[in-house]
Amino acid sequence: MAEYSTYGSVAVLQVNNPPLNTFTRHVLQALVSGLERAQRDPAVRSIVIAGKGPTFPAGADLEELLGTAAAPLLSNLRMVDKHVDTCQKPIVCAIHGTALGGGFELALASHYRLAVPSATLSLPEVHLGMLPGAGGTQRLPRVVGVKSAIQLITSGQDIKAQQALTLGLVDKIVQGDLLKEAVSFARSVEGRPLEDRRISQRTVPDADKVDEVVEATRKTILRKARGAIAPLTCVQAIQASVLPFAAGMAREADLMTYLMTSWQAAAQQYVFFSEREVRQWSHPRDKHINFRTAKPTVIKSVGVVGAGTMGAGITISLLQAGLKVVLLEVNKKQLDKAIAVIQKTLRQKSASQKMSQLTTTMDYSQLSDVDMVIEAVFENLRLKKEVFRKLDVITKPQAVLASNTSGLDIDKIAAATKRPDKVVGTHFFSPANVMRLLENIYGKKTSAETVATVMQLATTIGKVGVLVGNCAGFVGNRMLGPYRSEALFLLEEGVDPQDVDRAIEEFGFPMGPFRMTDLAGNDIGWRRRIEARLTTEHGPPPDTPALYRRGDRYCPLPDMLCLQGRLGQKTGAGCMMLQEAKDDLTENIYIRFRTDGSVFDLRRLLAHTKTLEELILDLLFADDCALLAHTEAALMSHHAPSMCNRYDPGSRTALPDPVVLQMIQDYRQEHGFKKRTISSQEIVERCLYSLINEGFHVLDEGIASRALDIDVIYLFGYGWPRHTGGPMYYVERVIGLEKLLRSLETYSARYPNHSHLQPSPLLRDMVAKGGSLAALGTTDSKL
Ligand SMILES: CCCCCCCC(=O)CC(=O)SCCNC(=O)CCNC(=O)[C@H](O)C(C)(C)COP(=O)(O)OP(=O)(O)OC[C@H]1O[C@@H](n2cnc3c(N)ncnc32)[C@H](O)[C@@H]1OP(=O)(O)O
Ligand SMILES: NC(=O)C1=CN([C@@H]2O[C@H](COP(=O)(O)OP(=O)(O)OC[C@H]3O[C@@H](n4cnc5c(N)ncnc54)[C@H](O)[C@@H]3O)[C@@H](O)[C@H]2O)C=CC1
Repeated sequence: MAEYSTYGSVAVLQVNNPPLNTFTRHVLQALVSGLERAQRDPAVRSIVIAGKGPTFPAGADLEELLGTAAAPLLSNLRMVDKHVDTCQKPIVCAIHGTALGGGFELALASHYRLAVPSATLSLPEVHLGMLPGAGGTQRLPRVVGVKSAIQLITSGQDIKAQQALTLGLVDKIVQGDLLKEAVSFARSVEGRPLEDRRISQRTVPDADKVDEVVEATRKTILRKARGAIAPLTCVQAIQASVLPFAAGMAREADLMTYLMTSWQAAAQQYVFFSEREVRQWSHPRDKHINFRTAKPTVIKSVGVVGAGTMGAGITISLLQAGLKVVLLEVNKKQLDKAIAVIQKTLRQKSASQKMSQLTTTMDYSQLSDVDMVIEAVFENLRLKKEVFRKLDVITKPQAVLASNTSGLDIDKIAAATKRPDKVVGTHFFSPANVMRLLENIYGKKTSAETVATVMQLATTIGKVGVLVGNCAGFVGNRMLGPYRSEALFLLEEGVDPQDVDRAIEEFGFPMGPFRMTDLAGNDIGWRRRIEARLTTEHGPPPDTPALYRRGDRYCPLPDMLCLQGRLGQKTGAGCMMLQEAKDDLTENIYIRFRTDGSVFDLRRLLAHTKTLEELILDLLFADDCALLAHTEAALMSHHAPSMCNRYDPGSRTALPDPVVLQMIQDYRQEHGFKKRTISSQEIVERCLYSLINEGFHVLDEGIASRALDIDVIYLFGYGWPRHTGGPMYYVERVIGLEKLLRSLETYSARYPNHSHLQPSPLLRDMVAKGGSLAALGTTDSKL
C-alpha cells in the first residue's frame, strides 16, 4: 500500500496501489504510519514520497469516496495533509505519470516537488462535480495567484511538467532516474529551514484583485457551464484563499461537503464511470458476443473515402493516433482543400511528422492494401452502395468496410458487398477530430470480430466508442428527430426561434436547436426529408396536406425556408450571412461544368430531374463532365441567409431575423395557429421529454443495450450538459420516471397527433413495476 524503505538518512514512501495508486483509506493509513515512523526515527532526516509503477497517485479512489468508506477516507486524507504540512523534516514528492486530485494536493502540501518531463498534474475534481477538497483550493492560489488558480481548477486542465516548473508548482525537472534523483535532492536539503517551503504559510500574490477576478470569472462560467454548480463553488472556495489558511481550509471543507452531497456530483461521477463502461460492450441480441469474447483485427492502415468535412476530420484523428491513411476523393479541388486543412490542423498540434503517414489519391486502386476503409461521401444511399460495391472489389478480402453515414441503413449498404460480415457503421461527429463520440453500428450480418475491431479503433484514436443497433438515425440522430419536431411545433404555437434556443441553452446545452441547425446547415435535414419523400425540392409532395405526413403532424417551416434558399450558416471559414443576399436566390443555386465553364441554373436543371441527389449522382458518374457540385453546394449555403437567425458579417452571434419572424407569423395566420405565451419550462419539457421518450423506444427495441450508452452518446456527441448525467440518468434520478410519464400523458392528451409524445410502453411498464434504467442492460454496473 505504501512501501517504506530508507537510503541512509532518507526515508522513501512509495505508494503501491495498482494500477493508478489511488488513495483508499488503507493507502492513506499506510502513508500516515510511514510518515509517523519517519518522523520518529532520528536517523531519518528527510522523506521522499513517490508512486510505484506507472504513476504518482491519481487522486482519491472514487469508489471509496462515493461509498460508505468516504468518511474514513476523508479523515485519513486530512491526517496525511496535516502530517505532511507540519513535518519538521523536509518532504520531497517525486512525480511521474499523473499526479491528479488528491495526489497533486499531497504534492502541494509537501515542501519540494520534482517531476519527470512527461509528468502531468491537475485538479480535475470539477469534472466530478466536486472541488479539490484536500487543500487544493487554498494552496494552488498561494503559488500561482487567484486568477490562474481559478482558471486551472474550474477547467480541471492538465498542467505539463514544464508548465508546472514555470508556474512554480514544481522545483525541478528530473531527466534521469527519478527516485535516485529525489533521494539525492532530499539529502541536499536536509537541515534547511522549512517555514518558507510551506505553501500554507504564504500569502496569495494577487489578493488585492480577488474580487475583480472572481466577478469576471463568474460571468464566463455562467456562460460556459450554465447550470453547473461545481465551477462556481470552486470559485467560492478559491476566493477564501485570501483568508488565513485555517479559515480558508474550513471554508473549503464546508463547500466540499455541499458539493459531495449534491445530485450533480453523483451525476458527474456516473458520467466518469459510464465513459469507461461503454468499452465493456456486448451485442444486444447475443450476449455471448462481447468485449471479452470477440477479438479485434489489428488495424494499421485506413482508407478514407471522401475528403469533405467529415473525411478530413476523420483523417486527422487517424493520423494523430499514428495510423497510416490513404485519403481518396473524386474532386481534385476538394482534395487540395482537405490536404490544406489537415496540414494546418496537424501543424497547430505540432505533429507535422504525421503528414508522412498520409497518402492522398483520386485512384481507388490505391486502397487495395489498407486494413480498413471509412467511407464519408455524400449522404446518399445509391452513391454509398456504389462506393461499397467498388471497395468490395478493390480492397483485400479481410479489410473492414465502414460507413460514416449519419443514419442510412447499414444492412442495405452491406448488401452491396460480398462481405456483409465486414461491413459496419462508424458514425463520427463533426468536427471529427475534436468530438469524442464514435457511434459504432452493427448490421444484421456484422461479425463479432468486426464489431470488436471498430470498438478497439475508437480507443486507439482516443474516442469514446458506443455500440448501437441499426435503424434510421441510429441512437443519436433518431432521438434528435422528436426534439427538433417539438421545437418546430413550439414555433407554430407562438414562440420565436430565439425563445426556444434560450430555454434549451439555459438548461445547459451549448446551443439551442435553431442555432445548431443554422450551424450544421438546414439543407442536411431537408435532403434527408426529400430522400424519405416527406417533401420535395418544390414543396410538399403532390396531394399531401401541408401539416401532415403519413398521418403524423409535420411542420413544413424548415422546408419552406430551404425553398427560399435559407440553408443555414455553414461551418466553413469566413462564412457569414449577408443581409443583402437574402432574396437573391437564382444566383446562388447553380452548377458549373468544368468542360466549358458554363453555368446552369440548378432550379431549371431540377425541373428535368427527379431529385437533387439524383442529379448530383448522375453528374458524378458522368464521364464528360467533372462536377463541382460539392463546391457549389457549399457556395449555395455560403451566400444564402441562415435559417432562423441573422449573422452580421464576421460574427457568429445569432440575431433575430425580422424576415423569418414575419414568415412564421404569416404561417401561423395561414394555418390558423393562435399565438400564445409559452413558458421556458414547457419548451424544455416538450423538447427534451420527447427526445428522452424516444430513448425508451430505442432501449425497448434493443438499438441501445443500456441507458448509459444513450447517455454517453448524448454527452459526447450532442453537447448534453455533463452536470446532469445525460438524458436517461437525468430523467430517472432528477426528474423521476413517474413525473416523465405524467408529463408525457398531459402533453400527448393536448397534442394527440404528435406521436413522439405518446409515452413509450417501456416507460409505462417501468413506472408500473417500479423498474430502474440502471438495471436494464448487460454488464455489471459499478454504480
Ligand atoms: C474536506 C473534504 C476532503 C475531500 C478530499 C477529496 C480529495 C480530492 O481532491 C478528491 C479526488 O482526488 S477525486 C479524484 C481525482 N482524480 C481523478 O479525477 C482522476 C480520474 N482518473 C483519470 O482521469 C484517468 O483514469 C487517468 C488519467 C488517471 C488514467 O487514465 P487511463 O486512460 O490510463 O485509465 P482509465 O481507463 O481512465 O482508468 C483505469 C481504471 O481505473 C479506474 N479509475 C480511474 N481513476 C479512478 C479513481 N480516481 N478512482 C477509482 N477508479 C479509478 C477507471 O474507472 C478504470 O477502471 P476500469 O474501467 O474498471 O478499468
Ligand atoms: N457533416 C456532418 O456534420 C456529418 C456528416 N456525416 C456523414 O458523413 C458523410 C459525409 O458528410 P460530409 O463530410 O459533411 O460531406 P461533404 O459534402 O463535406 O463531403 C463529401 C465528400 O465526398 C466526396 N465524394 C462524393 N462522391 C465520392 C466518391 N464516389 N468517391 C470519393 N469521394 C466522393 C465529395 O466530393 C465530397 O468532398 C455523410 O454520409 C454525412 O451524412 C456524419 C456525421 C456528421
